[in-house]
Amino acid sequence: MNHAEEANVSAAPHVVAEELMVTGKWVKLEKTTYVDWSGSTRTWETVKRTTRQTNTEADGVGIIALLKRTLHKDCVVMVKQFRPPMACHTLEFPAGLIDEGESAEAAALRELKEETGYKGEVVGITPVTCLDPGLSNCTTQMVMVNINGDEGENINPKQQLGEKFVEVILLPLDEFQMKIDDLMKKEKIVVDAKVYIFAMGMVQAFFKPRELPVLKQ
Ligand SMILES: Nc1nc(=O)[nH]c2c1ncn2[C@H]1C[C@H](O)[C@@H](COP(=O)(O)OP(=O)(O)O)O1
Repeated sequence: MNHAEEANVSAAPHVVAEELMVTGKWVKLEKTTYVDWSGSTRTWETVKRTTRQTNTEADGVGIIALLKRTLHKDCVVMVKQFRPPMACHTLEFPAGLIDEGESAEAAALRELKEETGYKGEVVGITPVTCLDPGLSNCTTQMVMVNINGDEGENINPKQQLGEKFVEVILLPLDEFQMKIDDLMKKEKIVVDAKVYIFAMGMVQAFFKPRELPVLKQ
């Protein structure tokens, strides 16, 4: 390692202490003490979930589920639910926390079944991704799932919700952004950022596949 590399290592920002400020059943607030890029020691207010499992890196999973049926357009399976922190309904991909000892893939299929009633098959998964890193250490893995909508148990899917109330909304993949915009015009609903970015990506893929997504001068 040369001098420049050594200097870089010692200046690499890092956390030196985490002090619990207050805790609830589901989340806690910590004071994070860290050394910044200039070598100064500073603090940050950090929110963490209390439910993170010991052997999993991600707190939860989000599920991008594509419902495939004969004679229908492919649809993305979405959920609308009242979210107390937002004080309104949101439009999200189905999602949930990973249980102890559960893989992200198994959690995705379980949560999809619980929230929507559909039985799916995992076709892809993201690495562990952060959700709101300026506020919290919360992480998720997005799991891509195909659903054979012609299969018996997927023709009349039955949710297994317990105390939750979740409305399932099917949106055609090739009109995804437009249908979301229509929903937002009709009612007060906030769309999850991951969903809207995915919608914008679909527009790019369907209608402008050869155009680079950059502003042209
Ligand atoms: N921050 C939370 N506050 C609560 O009062 N309750 C919470 C919080 N986070 C999760 N939960 C509860 C709600 C459910 O009963 C369980 C499991 O939620 P899950 O379905 O896994 O995930 P969501 O999609 O976030 O509902 O945890």
